[in-house]
Amino acid sequence: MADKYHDTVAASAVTTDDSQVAEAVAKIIAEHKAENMTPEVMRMLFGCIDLTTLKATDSQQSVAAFTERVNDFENEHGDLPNVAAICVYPNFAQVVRTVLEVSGVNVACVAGGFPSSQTFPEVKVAETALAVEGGADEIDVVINLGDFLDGDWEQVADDLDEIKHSCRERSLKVILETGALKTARNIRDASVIAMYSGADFIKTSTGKEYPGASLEAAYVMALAIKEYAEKTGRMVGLKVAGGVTTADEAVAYYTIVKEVLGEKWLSSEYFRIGASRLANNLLTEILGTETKFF
Ligand SMILES: O=C[C@H](O)COP(=O)(O)O
Repeated sequence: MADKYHDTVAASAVTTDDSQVAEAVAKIIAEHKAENMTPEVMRMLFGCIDLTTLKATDSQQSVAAFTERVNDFENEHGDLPNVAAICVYPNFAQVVRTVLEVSGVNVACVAGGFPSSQTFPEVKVAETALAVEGGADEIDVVINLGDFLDGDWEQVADDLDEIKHSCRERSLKVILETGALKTARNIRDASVIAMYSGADFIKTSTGKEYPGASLEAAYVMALAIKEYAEKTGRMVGLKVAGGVTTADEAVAYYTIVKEVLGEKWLSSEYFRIGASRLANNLLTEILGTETKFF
């Protein structure tokens, strides 16, 4: 299909060979992960967490209590960085915004028909706008996977373009749902489309129906981000999410980002881990004692 997105994707030199990707990831992890298993790296990773609650049972009260823990964290662990953001469903933007007392922690909301993107474009735009109005600093949306897999990339891009517009100046994180895309080719192609459609971050997964983040997906996305930065001069961030639970896993993702993208990407401005279970495990490693703070 000839359109500008197919031409742009065709110009990408990022590998689409799954075995090459697997080999490269295994090599990076074998050679570099051990050196990153340090308290300093884990502190930095804690500050890159999008502390997430995306449950059907979330309520005004539970989300307020969740946010209070982030306020408390500052008082009880002032020597550690706080999490980067609190990530909630869009109807809770205002609760988090109202309860949140600490500076430097953003309000992130999933929107755009999360986690399937299967709704009307008007609904996606309206949901995004309402989350922004409620106080969201960051919006996480999924690409329309059906359109993507059909090859209708213009439609995928148009959708994102409209959502980006309704984000206004807020940060847009575009979720590729790499567990559904499966191949390096699909992940590379979706990364390129998302970035050329204005994504500020590309994110692996929703943490819902499909397999979550993988090192291989993160590697391909990091390569695409690097190529895009070289071509356009714009740094897009990487967010890994979905099933990232242990300190060991978090350090493995850090290692991929460090080796592919370098130090410039190693801060919460360009690297996030979206996780509902990681924070306590990282704290346990950092503090050297079993910790259940959140
Ligand atoms: O966007 C964040 C993910 O939904 C979190 O997934 P998780 O609950 O597996 O950590």
